Amino acid sequence: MKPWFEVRDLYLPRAPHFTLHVEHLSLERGEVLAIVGPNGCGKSTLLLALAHILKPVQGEIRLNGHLPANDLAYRRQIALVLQDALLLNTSVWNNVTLGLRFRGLPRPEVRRRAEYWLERLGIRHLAHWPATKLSGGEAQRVSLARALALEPALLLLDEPFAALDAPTRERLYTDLQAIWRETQTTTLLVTHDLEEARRLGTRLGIMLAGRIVQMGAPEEVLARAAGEQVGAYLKHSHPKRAFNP
Ligand SMILES: Nc1ncnc2c1ncn2[C@@H]1O[C@H](COP(=O)(O)OP(=O)(O)OP(=O)(O)O)[C@@H](O)[C@H]1O
Repeated sequence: MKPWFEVRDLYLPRAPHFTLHVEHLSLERGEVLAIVGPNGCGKSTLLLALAHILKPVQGEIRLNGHLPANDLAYRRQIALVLQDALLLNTSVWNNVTLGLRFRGLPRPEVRRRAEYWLERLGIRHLAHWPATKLSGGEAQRVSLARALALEPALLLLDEPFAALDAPTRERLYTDLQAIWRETQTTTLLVTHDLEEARRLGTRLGIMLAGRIVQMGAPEEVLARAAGEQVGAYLKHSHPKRAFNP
């Protein structure tokens, strides 16, 4: 069986002393891979490269065993949610439906998906509200509804909870976990929060200095750091729970 999503030998120099290098990364369908690492290790660069917003100088990306026919075909299968919801200055409804309309989906299908995802994320009552007048939590729910309505082959999440207060974040964790169970949306989440990564990921990856240096079942990674640098990072980020879960 071919992996649902696979990356090989991806190189992307970004700063004089920073190069992203992913030797191999693969995700099975429905998997939630959480990648965690310190500031500046390249988490955002990784997602921007996988979203084809930044162009790697080298590397191969396959979806369901195939090289995408072209950039547009690839991008249309990917959805990206960032820490800043980046909503357009129009209604919530327009924010959620615009991408679907761009893709030329029939109007009833656009409506069905938008209604479904607004309802599913508990924001249907905000459909006609200006997106610029939302709270942080509501805005992130709109951003997620917009991404999920695209029914992406791969959902990329870059610190989507980082700007939210703890109760808002908890509610979103719970809703997203239910959505993942129902839809089996293959997801790559990057975060600097080890506890978040451990809770949400079906698999956990550790990124240091532009490379994914360890990957595995969350509890296994936390129990057995691959080398001193990973050990030091885990200890620093989660002094108690990482080693005594
Ligand atoms: N717009 C940019 N132009 C040039 N270099 C950048 C830019 N953004 C980030 N970098 C550099 O790329 C490297 C990786 O940064 P990146 O933002 O991907 O890391 P990160 O793990 O997401 O960090 P953080 O957790 O702080 O967001 C760093 O050396 C950073 O200085």
